[in-house]
Amino acid sequence: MPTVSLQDDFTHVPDLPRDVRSVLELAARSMFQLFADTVEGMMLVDRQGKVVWISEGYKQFLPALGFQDESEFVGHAVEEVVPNTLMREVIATGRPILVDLLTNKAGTFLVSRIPLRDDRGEVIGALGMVLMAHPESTMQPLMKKFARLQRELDDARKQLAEQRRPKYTFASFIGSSPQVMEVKRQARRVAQTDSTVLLLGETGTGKELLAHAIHAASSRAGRPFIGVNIAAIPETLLEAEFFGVAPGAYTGADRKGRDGKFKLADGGTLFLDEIGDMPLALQAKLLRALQEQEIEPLGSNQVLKVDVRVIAATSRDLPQLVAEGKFREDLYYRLNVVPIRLPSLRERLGDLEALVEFLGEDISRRSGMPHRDVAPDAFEVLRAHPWRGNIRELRNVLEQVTMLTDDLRLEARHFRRALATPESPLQPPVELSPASATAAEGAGAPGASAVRPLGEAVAEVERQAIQAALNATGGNKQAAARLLKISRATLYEKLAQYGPVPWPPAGGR
Ligand SMILES: Nc1ncnc2c1ncn2[C@@H]1O[C@H](COP(=O)(O)OP(=O)(O)OP(=O)(O)O)[C@@H](O)[C@H]1O
Repeated sequence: MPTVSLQDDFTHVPDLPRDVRSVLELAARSMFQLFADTVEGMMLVDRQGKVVWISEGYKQFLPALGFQDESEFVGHAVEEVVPNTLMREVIATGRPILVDLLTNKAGTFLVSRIPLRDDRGEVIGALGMVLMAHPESTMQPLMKKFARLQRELDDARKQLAEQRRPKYTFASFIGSSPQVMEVKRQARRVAQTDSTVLLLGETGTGKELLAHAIHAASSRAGRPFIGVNIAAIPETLLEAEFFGVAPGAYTGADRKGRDGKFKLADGGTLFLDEIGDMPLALQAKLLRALQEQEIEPLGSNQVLKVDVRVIAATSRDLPQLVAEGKFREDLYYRLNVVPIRLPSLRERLGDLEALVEFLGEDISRRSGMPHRDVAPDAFEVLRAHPWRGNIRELRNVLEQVTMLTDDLRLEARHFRRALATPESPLQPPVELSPASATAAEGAGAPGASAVRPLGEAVAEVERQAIQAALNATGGNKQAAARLLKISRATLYEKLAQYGPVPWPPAGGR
């Protein structure tokens, strides 16, 4: 096989002309030939818009256009013989129409129109090509696919906009007690500003709902509302989640880079839930982002300007965390510009009826089950309950009671069952008098079957307490651990030890 040395060039190839002009002419001729051979038909039109030539292939369209012979077609004004053509526009503007659909009495055609110029660049005519006849049938699978993808894109865009639209307004925050009216007044006022807001209150008091409402009432309502639950994200991922990742900083899924929540919330509101769980190491970066409105994506040395209003929330005692050195004091002051404390349900029992009415309606609408009335004696039971999980717990209890009975009127007895906790047990506690304890020792003694090994009994009580805490917090383990006054790690240990405690509870307790 002959080898080509590096010294070889191709100038000696006999067939290729050596001057550029001739090469270009050759290229133009070859391309013309290629088009003439591959397209369905071609026509040339002069500067006046008169057809001067048609290719052999084009002749196939003449009968459909109403002509028997080429002579009836060539020599005539193009729009007289080809209805709806845009050839004259191409001549007038000098701009090509590279791909277009032309429809007339002969059918639909995929066409291309190119202006022809002389040596001085003047338009002297146009070349028209029929690339494909009846593309509606040939290209249908492609068009269908395109239409489907377009529809999917539109749906995804709508869904995203829906997710980012504020879900709640102040009207969704149910309650007219003086405490709630004061919270709404403060929130409405702060909505008009760009200040950082700190929402304080027990779990389930409506902090997230209020954050949505503040956003919806602010000038940022048309921009995204982005929420981050800090406690729910592993510490190692938080920085990337907040500030994003620069392209090429990592391999794998993050190779192309990723926007962080600050960037996603640009122009809108960023809701930082459980801010008290923010790791110390990240607090300095968050402070900088809040103060400078600048972020630095991971693996990048560029700072990005952002315009974000932050609403933070916590159920923890931030001053206490500051005192313990777990929360930076400067960040606390930066967040605490406008603190709003949400009252617990215990502090606003006057709203109980309105809340029960609203939540009951919502539950029946979502579940498709009939709406239930709540009897006055049931409200007495509800008022006496400690509601450590607040509105979330109230919702869960109502849902559970609704699922467990077909009665259209919910009575005190229905709620007593659902609200039984280790502290207010279903069964009155057995009094451990020395006499009964001794009696129970004998095998077969009355009550002996109720006696269980202490470890087993303690485990059962723990399990119940965990279940109650999960019920109260809507399954939120972080919040449940806090209610139980144990660490999250201990809660996970106990869950592993006792087996998973079902959430949502199947069939009630
Ligand atoms: N005032 C209210 N009116 C109607 N629904 C409410 C009200 N407050 C809370 N809810 C409902 O209670 C549930 C818990 O509310 P939300 O998540 O806003 O509480 P949270 O204080 O942010 O809780 P956590 O601290 O556990 O995150 C939600 O379903 C919410 O819609």
